Amino acid sequence: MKIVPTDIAGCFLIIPDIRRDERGSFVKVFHEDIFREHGLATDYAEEYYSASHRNVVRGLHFQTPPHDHAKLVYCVQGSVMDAALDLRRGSPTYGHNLMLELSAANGHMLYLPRGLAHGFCTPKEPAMMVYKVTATYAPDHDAGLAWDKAGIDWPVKEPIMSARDRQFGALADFDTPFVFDGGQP
Ligand SMILES: Cc1cn([C@H]2C[C@H](O)[C@@H](COP(=O)(O)OP(=O)(O)O[C@H]3O[C@@H](C)C(=O)[C@@H](O)[C@H]3O)O2)c(=O)[nH]c1=O
Repeated sequence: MKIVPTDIAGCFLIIPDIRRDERGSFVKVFHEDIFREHGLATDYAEEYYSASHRNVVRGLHFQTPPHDHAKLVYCVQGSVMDAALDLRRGSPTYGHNLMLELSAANGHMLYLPRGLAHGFCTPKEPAMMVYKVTATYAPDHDAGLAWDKAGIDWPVKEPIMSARDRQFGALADFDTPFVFDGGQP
């Protein structure tokens, strides 16, 4: 697998080797030694997946300290446009976002360190997304920001969303609890 830095410190695009044969394909999504070599977290506490219809937005989500976590995300069916937003006070890219396509076809994965918000949309087709996170779900620390008030150029306009995601506030009004630590996992 290739671990490619993004414009946001500590956030990496991971491009796995896709081994194809007459039966289909084989993809390795986690390798402890390679992750450790690149300074990525290896201590995942939970793993889950979601299935989304076309024209859905989920996010922007994060857990606040002390339950903040690093997150590895990838798409195993369909495709998404995936977004990460830097919320770390003192980060050279605070408030910046990136968006990239994660799909079952390209196998690309995104690694988000603690202090980034995450979301995605499904402009083209339904999708299944898989997550590994380094801290367990803490409902009282499960937080978010408004998908459309964070400067992200989404390729959907009137998406299907949860009621919870619709009531989150704007990035401009957010008093962040995250502090930039140089991009450690
Ligand atoms: C995230 C989460 C949710 N839940 C529950 C709460 C709720 O009843 C149901 C669906 O939760 P949500 O609406 O938050 O699901 P969803 O909007 O898909 O949440 C996910 O969004 C993307 C963008 C992420 O980055 C993920 O980490 C996660 O926050 O599942 C858990 O039990 N454990 C969990 O870890």
